[in-house]
Amino acid sequence: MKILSKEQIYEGDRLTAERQNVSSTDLMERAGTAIFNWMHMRMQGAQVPIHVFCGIGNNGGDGLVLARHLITHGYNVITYIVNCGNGRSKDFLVNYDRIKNVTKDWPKLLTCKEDFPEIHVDDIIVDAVFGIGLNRAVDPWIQELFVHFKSTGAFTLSIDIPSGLYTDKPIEPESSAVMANYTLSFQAPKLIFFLPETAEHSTQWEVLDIGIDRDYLMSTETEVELISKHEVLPFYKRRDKFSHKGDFGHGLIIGGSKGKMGAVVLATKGMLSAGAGLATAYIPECGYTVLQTAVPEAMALTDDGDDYIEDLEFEFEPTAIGIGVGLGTDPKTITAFEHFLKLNKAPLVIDADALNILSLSKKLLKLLPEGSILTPHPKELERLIGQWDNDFEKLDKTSEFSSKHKVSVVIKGANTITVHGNKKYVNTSGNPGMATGGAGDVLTGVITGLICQGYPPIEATLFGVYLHGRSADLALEDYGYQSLLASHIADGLGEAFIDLFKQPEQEQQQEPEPEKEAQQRRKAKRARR
Ligand SMILES: NC(=O)C1=CN([C@@H]2O[C@H](COP(=O)(O)OP(=O)(O)OC[C@H]3O[C@@H](n4cnc5c(N)ncnc54)[C@H](O)[C@@H]3O)[C@@H](O)[C@H]2O)[C@@H](O)CC1
Ligand SMILES: Nc1ncnc2c1ncn2[C@@H]1O[C@H](COP(=O)(O)OP(=O)(O)O)[C@@H](O)[C@H]1O
Ligand SMILES: [K+]
Repeated sequence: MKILSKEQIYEGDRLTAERQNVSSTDLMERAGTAIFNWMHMRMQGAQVPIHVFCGIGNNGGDGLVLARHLITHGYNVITYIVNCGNGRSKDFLVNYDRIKNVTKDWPKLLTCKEDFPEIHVDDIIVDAVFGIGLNRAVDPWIQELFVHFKSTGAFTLSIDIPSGLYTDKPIEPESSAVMANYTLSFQAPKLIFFLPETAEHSTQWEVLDIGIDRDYLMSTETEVELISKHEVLPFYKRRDKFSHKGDFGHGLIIGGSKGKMGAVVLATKGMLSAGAGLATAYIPECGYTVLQTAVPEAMALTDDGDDYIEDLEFEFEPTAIGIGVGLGTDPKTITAFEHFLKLNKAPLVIDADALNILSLSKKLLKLLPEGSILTPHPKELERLIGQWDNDFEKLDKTSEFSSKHKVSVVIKGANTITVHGNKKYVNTSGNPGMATGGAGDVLTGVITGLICQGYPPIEATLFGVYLHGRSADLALEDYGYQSLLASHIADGLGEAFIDLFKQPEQEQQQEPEPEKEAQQRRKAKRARR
């Protein structure tokens, strides 16, 4: 699913009005009505007080449309205008007039803290103060209003985005934005729903279709895309009845040092579970028995070094190589790694200590084959690209790094983001159960295993990140967040593949709720027994 920039959203609104021969007021009517329908379906006329806070732009206009429909359907509505300036938008004014036709209780004007209404914890707050048009710091008294929302404990529904957040830059230090319980976003989710610094403002969200021109949505290239089953399914390569292991590549995992051999075991399992035809692990001597015992399906090649890799020489041509897991950063290993990079021709997935070595010796970046995949967690990323002040700067710097070195960078974490030049792909699968040692090692193996089978590296990466997270989501059913282990993710990869072909995803995207989903699956499982 495409994540449009603010400018693209405005252009979509404009083109839709033009191509469908409707006015911007009609579009606002659609937007407000979509929100109303969403609420009406859930509330069924319940007389809970609904406080609708409207700004003076089009987001506020949406709020006024909603309030009008709520009033005409008999809901208990109190409407407020947060008087934040003089620039009332044309469609706001149209709807300001329209609401006066349906109620004698005109919207209350709020101009300062003393005007804040009392709100009971069981009431509902609708936040239609600012949408994507926020373009300067919010006045302190309005920030206090946002704090007031939160302090009431009432359910807060934000329209389009939680007010006070920008779509493309961080908010001013120390300033407040609305903490929404739920956000109803028009046409496409916003990038800020997925970034660590802003995601908590909109943990639950849903996209509402307001009929933006299909052709425009289809043909517009966006910098950011959301990756879920729908996007990765077309990547899937079917297996031919007469295929043999030679068709699916021979992958190599290079890594391990004394005390860190498990990382290679996990990556090798991940690689095999992703479908590599053959797997070899290149490890220091001390890992031989470990590897052969833990992964009997894999072959083992040992280095001359006993406790860590010192030479890094082998005599076959792997289809793809995953390098770095448990590798260590001994000077001899670093020299061996440099030597390896000079000779290597295979596509690379680079993780953990291989990333740390690249950070220590940046000149080695020149030796990476074009299209290499780097899979840092945030700390490893910082070592590579330096510090950043906020999530947007982090993404910009990573894009720059990716373009400069012609590599793709997988920023791991909740909502892993793969940066490929200027493109950013936000993954939707995965859960906090994955915050466990070794989960990243499995991912290295999975991506390497997919490249082995002929997936172009960027597809292998998006597909691999999705499957890895999905496997962990499905494994929650049996392990919950706390007991989920990295090896469960490797073991569950098959279920993630099978799941690709299960029930189609819902049209309207929402952040997955793995725990809830796991509960439903448990219920279904019990029923089958
Ligand atoms: N065709 C349309 O115009 C549609 C617009 N939609 C709504 O329109 C929103 C965008 O509307 P707008 O562009 O009018 O902007 P917003 O309503 O998001 O808010 C910004 C308004 O407040 C002013 N403003 C910005 N920062 C401020 C600040 N810090 N303090 C005080 N005032 C500030 C701006 O000048 C503008 O008038 C979307 O988020 C969505 O909710 C929807 O109705 C869909 C259709
Ligand atoms: N809270 C979370 N939600 C979703 N995925 C997570 C979360 N925490 C970690 N992960 C995923 O788990 C993996 C952890 O990788 P990494 O930090 O390299 O761990 P390790 O080095 O122990 O293998 C990554 O794929 C990351 O995206
Ligand atoms: K809002």
